Amino acid sequence: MQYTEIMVRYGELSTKGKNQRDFVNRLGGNIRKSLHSFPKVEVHPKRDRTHVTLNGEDSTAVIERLKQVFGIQNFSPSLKVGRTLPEIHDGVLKMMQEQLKPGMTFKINTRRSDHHFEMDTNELNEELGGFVLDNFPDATVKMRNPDLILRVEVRHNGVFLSSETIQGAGGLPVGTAGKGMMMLSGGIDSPVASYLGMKRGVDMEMIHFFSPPYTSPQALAKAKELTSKLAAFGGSLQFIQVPFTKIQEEIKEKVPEGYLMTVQRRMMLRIAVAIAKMRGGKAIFNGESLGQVASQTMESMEAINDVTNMPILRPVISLDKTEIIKQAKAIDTYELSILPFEDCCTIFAPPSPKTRPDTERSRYYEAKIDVEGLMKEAIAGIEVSEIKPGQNYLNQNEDVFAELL
Ligand SMILES: Nc1ncnc2c1ncn2[C@@H]1O[C@H](COP(=O)(O)OP(=O)(O)OP(=O)(O)O)[C@@H](O)[C@H]1O
Repeated sequence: MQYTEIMVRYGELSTKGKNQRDFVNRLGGNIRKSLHSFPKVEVHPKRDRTHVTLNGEDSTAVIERLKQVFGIQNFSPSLKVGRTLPEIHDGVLKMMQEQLKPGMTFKINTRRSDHHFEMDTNELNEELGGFVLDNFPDATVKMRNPDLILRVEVRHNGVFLSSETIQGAGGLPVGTAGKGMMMLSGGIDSPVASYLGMKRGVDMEMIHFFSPPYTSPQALAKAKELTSKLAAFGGSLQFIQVPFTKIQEEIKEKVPEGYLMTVQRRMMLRIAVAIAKMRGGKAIFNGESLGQVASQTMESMEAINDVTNMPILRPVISLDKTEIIKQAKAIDTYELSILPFEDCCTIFAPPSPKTRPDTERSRYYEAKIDVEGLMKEAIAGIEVSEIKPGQNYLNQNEDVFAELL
């Protein structure tokens, strides 16, 4: 069915008191961004709801996009008809033909914001209920818990009919919690952590460390494509790629094997914090889950955290791997994450890293490399790009390889 308007309702927004206006405006902006490929759509944010006018754009496609926008509690696609009874009848018939299945119970629920309308709510309820019964003889009216509620809203500019309430993504509009930097690998966990952070309103920027020639162009393309999947939840995302080869080579040469990983992670974190400070980020996010691998013990976190007092937030810290995988499938990052392109950490991972590294020793070994010089060089080499939903990076690379063959 081709609807004309979508009525968007908020969840936690209503509890935010004086910040409410900012939240509503931010959500309106995010809805506009996520619907940018539907040029005729108009978004009208109001205090209690946002109205999305479709102007002929495909309602099914718009509904799919809206399901991904954080800050929306639920929404109802509606059909706008004229204010005469024949026009209302025509719309009610269309809606019911689609929604009312044989033997279903229903009720009409009318609201008037225009009190000059010729009939009051009771009269309209009765009139339209009778009209439905005349046209669908095996339907029955039920006041409590009917199978279908047809909402009829009489406004100055028309009458709006709706019968479905579609669940939104919940959470808070992206951007309302400020900016955070996500340490994005090519694995399963960090994309899920990004999603969860964004769900709480964080305007996330992706930081990815790569180490050519030890890591392939596909590994970088995979991280970008994961970012593109995540961009569906925020409109677009900044992707910051950091060259890490030289740092890893230096560490490999100067640091004993048991501390390779800890020192690498300290350097990654130092650089992420420096980038956050340059770009107004307030916290670092990562995909660590307690006890999952050697680097994810509390001792290891302590030894790595030692380089900064900026908050390090770990949205998946207490999730089991199976829970993370379930979430990764739901946000469509799982299939990409399991592609076998090596991450820079895997390649330089020692066979037996220390599971309980000591902070003093980490500092001692780290002092063997030129921390400041190496950081400066890596930061000078960063590249930043804006990634939008639906952009394809892996396929492009395949084309390049196909041409080379
Ligand atoms: N190349 C990288 N660039 C940016 N961040 C990284 C990189 N490699 C690892 N990280 C960060 O460190 C965290 C822990 O990485 P590790 O490889 O130990 O764990 P993991 O459980 O495999 O996580 P993931 O599934 O996210 O890769 C990652 O979740 C990510 O936040």
